[in-house]
Amino acid sequence: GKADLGVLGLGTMGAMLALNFAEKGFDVALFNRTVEKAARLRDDTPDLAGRLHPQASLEDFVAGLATPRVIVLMVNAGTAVDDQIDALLPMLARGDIVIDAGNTDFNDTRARNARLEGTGIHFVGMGVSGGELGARHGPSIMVGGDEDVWARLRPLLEPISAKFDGSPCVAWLGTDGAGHFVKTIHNGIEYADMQMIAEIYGIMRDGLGLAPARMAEVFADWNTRGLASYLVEISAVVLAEADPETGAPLVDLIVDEAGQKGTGRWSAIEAQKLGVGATTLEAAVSARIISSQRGQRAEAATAFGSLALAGSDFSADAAGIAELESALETAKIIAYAQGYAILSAASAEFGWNLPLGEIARIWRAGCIIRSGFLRDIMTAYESGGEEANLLLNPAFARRVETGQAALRAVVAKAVLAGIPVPALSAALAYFDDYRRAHGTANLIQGQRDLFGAHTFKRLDRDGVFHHQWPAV
Ligand SMILES: O=C(O)[C@H](O)[C@@H](O)[C@H](O)[C@H](O)COP(=O)(O)O
Repeated sequence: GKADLGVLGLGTMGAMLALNFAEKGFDVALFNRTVEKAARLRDDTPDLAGRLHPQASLEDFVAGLATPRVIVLMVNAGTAVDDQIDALLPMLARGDIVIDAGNTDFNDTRARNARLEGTGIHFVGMGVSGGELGARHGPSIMVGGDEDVWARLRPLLEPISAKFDGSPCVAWLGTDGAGHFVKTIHNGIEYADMQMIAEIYGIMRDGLGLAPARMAEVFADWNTRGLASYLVEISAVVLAEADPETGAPLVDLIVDEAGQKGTGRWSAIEAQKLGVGATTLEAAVSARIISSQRGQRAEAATAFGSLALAGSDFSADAAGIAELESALETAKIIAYAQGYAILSAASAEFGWNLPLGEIARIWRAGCIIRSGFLRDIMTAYESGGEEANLLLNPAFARRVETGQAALRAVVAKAVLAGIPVPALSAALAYFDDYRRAHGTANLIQGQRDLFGAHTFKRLDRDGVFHHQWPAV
């Protein structure tokens, strides 16, 4: 018989998704540039082999699919996707669906959607989150494209997706690039969350001199309250892990240079294009960039010495650790508020009408930022919260109001001790800037008008003004 769907591209994520589909009872055609990889995947999973159908050519792959066809592309973002679309198109028919399930720039997805407009072939941009294990056992899935294909995809995607309270963490989020955009912002928030956790780790290591095992205990304990999340959970696991050879804490042997594949950077760029201040996401991207300049950092450490070891006002007693917990939780609320502000702005800009509560729901399980905290965001939107920013939502406003003192104290102590906290301080500065009714941009307007006649508005009368400033 013909396969229910095809998976093209059997790297880690593609292979795991294919096994997930097969495990849920679907017959899956497999194709990969290195053809043998498809057969190997079947041979390596005897219990699912009956549902895995490796194909030796793209023609066989397409011919082996039930029509109308559903093809999941899991190839590297960029030209590889266009190459596959070009190769497939001549073999496809009206009604067929091509899904790009990679970490793709939504601008490319919109362009591909436009390109296939009118061909009768549906192009879907699908964000898949959860890493290797998520893809294998249940990722969070963010679908964008023609709404009418959602009805056909749902019976395929719901069974493979993560489940929260029994409900599948997959949803159609909007037309064209909506799915990939939401995934990009998921990753931007992921970056900010990871960076803030790393900054707290830096305070505990350099400010308090705590050992990784002790820090693991702290994170494990925090994972039982408001900070309960996959990222806090795995931070405890990473910190507790010993190097099998030396027995030393593995984390202390890992080179402190963070990689990045682009989604974080895209999220910051899109935020700026949309006119949304996403300072914690930006800080996280820049911190990765600076971390990758290890050689220069070593030079600068020699040139400037490092203050951190000069002692700090942090304390490792219960109150001190609780202060760090509250600071991280408060900064996290601010970072997620920024992420959601980007989603709101994009929803308006691209006419997607993004279901913001639903997004929090499908992020509750399967994805990298899954956390108890998302329940509160879901509630905020599902109880009709129309606020322009989550910080204006009464429930979150109260939490930030309560926690800001701890965040302020932690940032202040870190700054005085010379311990870098770019994302935590960005969160605090954003909060103070966002809640300041009368800011300082009036001076900037004066400067701009003086050097460029850019004009300004006045508080006391309507219109725009250009002032004759004294010659400088
Ligand atoms: O949601 C996910 O499953 C992850 O975010 C996944 O997409 C991937 O691990 C990141 O893209 C890594 O990104 P960096 O290499 O940029 O950290």
